[in-house]
Amino acid sequence: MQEADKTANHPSAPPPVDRGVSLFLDLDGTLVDLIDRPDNVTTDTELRALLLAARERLDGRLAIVSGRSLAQLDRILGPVAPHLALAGSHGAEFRHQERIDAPDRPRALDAVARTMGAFADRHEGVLLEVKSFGVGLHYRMAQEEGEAARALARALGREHGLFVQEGHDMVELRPTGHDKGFAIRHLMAAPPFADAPPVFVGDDLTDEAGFAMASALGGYGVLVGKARPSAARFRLAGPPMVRNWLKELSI
Ligand SMILES: O=P(O)(O)OC[C@H]1O[C@H](O[C@H]2O[C@H](CO)[C@@H](O)[C@H](O)[C@H]2O)[C@H](O)[C@@H](O)[C@@H]1O
Repeated sequence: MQEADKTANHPSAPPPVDRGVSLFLDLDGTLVDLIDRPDNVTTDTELRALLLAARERLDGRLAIVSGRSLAQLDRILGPVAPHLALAGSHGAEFRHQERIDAPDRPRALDAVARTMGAFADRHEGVLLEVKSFGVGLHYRMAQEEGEAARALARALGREHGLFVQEGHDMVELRPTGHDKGFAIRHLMAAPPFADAPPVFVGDDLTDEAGFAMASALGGYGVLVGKARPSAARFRLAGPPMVRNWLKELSI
């Protein structure tokens, strides 16, 4: 498979999923549409069935690689979650074959949550999100507060030695030392993923490390959403197209 071109406009849809690949899927903005309130995101029974069918066709080589925490993935994916390999919190925590890998939670995140929480209280429409390995401010409903939220995150990141992770209408602080590229490499090191080229599908800035890693390991990335400079090789316009692409696999 060819190396990804960072400057490409990604006009083309990916080929049908080859049954010999390892498939890594992002969640928000990829499998489900982005909405105003992160806590309201859920998955429907059709999507859950599709994920299980795809996992079956790929002999178990399907994982969710998300910025969400494992606890959030359990809530959003419901009964399907225990059957899937999960990489949560941008590659900080993993659950695979009933084994959980996670570092200690940095205590600095508690101080960050207090300061970001006070910011959210003062700015209508801004939401605080506290995760196992991250604390974020969402300004989807208060675009005018985005710059101040990002500036606060940068200052807190410097103060506490945390990584500033920007995303769609949000900014989050999380520990350093991992990303979605790390998550894919980690999963690819063991069965059933090892030796099957990785395909990673994602939409956000945090997904770029995953696209680059998929390419470096002999596979490719699929960008979801509008075209932009990206390490992904192909593009799908939105979650409904991702769903159709997955359906082809389960036929
Ligand atoms: O890696 P992902 O699974 O795509 O998670 C990335 C972030 O997704 C969530 O935020 C995004 O989705 C929200 C719900 O649709 C939306 O309101 C927000 O604007 C998006 O940025 C989630 O809340 C974050 O924790 C994830 O890091």
